Amino acid sequence: MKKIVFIGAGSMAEALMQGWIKQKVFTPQEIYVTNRSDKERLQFLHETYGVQCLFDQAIYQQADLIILAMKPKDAVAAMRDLKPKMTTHSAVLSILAGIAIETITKFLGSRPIARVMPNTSATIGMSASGIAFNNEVSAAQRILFLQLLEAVGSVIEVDEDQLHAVTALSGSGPAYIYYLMEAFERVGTKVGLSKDTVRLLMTQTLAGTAEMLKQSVDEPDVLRKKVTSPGGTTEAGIQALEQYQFNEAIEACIKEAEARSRSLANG
Ligand SMILES: NC(=O)C1=CN([C@@H]2O[C@H](COP(=O)(O)OP(=O)(O)OC[C@H]3O[C@@H](n4cnc5c(N)ncnc54)[C@H](O)[C@@H]3O)[C@@H](O)[C@H]2O)C=CC1
Ligand SMILES: O=C(O)[C@@H]1CCC=N1
Repeated sequence: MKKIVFIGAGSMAEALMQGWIKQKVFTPQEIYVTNRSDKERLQFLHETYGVQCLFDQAIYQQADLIILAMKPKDAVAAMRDLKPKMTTHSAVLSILAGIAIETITKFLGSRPIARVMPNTSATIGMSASGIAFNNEVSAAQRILFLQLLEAVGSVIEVDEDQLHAVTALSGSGPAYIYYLMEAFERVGTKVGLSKDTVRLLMTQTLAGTAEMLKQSVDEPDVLRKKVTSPGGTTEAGIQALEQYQFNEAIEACIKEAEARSRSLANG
């Protein structure tokens, strides 16, 4: 794949292009980016990453891969605008939350389409992505798509319908963890530590815990019990979480996000 065009120049497009350039999957010269109207944003991406932002319409005809990276609510207008500019050979990679392959096919015609749900940690090669393909994707193209996502983290193939759940968990997931960190920092300072100290302690705790889960054969509840001394501090903390309905809050969080992903499909 030698010419790729991002339609949409927001935070997720930036995360992917940054990751791909860093991992040398594409050179900045091979990446073209456009948006609706924010020329300053395009100028920023050009100056920061060297990607192509002012380009001839003929590029659409030559594109090997077109990436749909606008907000779901803008997708129909963007696809209507895009269709007359495209040739049949371009494959499409969509990162749109909620929008079905069937809808993309309706607007862009039958062609190889991969629907991906990455997350912003693609910036540092640590995305956790879910992917689903349509039947037009050949075996060789499937491998190429998987390699693209592997270059910016890990990727797992799922049924298209499961992408709603992937979106609710790992697509939105970084925001939940940042929100958690905001709370740790706020409360950490109330119990006598500086914000910087809390950041250091808790980023390492998150990284260590994730690594333990990856390396250990034990289930999370077993690992949790190893931390929890009878009558100790962890027990007191977890009791407070239960009192404030931690499990109910997480269940509501994921279910609401999953339902929103489904509703985005309807505009
Ligand atoms: N931000 C995230 O963490 C993730 C976002 N996504 C998905 O990625 C997509 C983009 O999200 P963000 O980057 O956060 O959005 P954003 O709001 O930061 O960027 C959207 C971009 O699309 C452009 N755009 C809108 N209409 C357009 C049109 N008709 N033609 C060309 N460009 C147009 C805007 O100018 C802007 O550059 C969404 O569909 C979202 O569901 C997926 C995974 C994670
Ligand atoms: O909030 C959203 O809708 C997008 C999809 C996953 C992360 N951000």
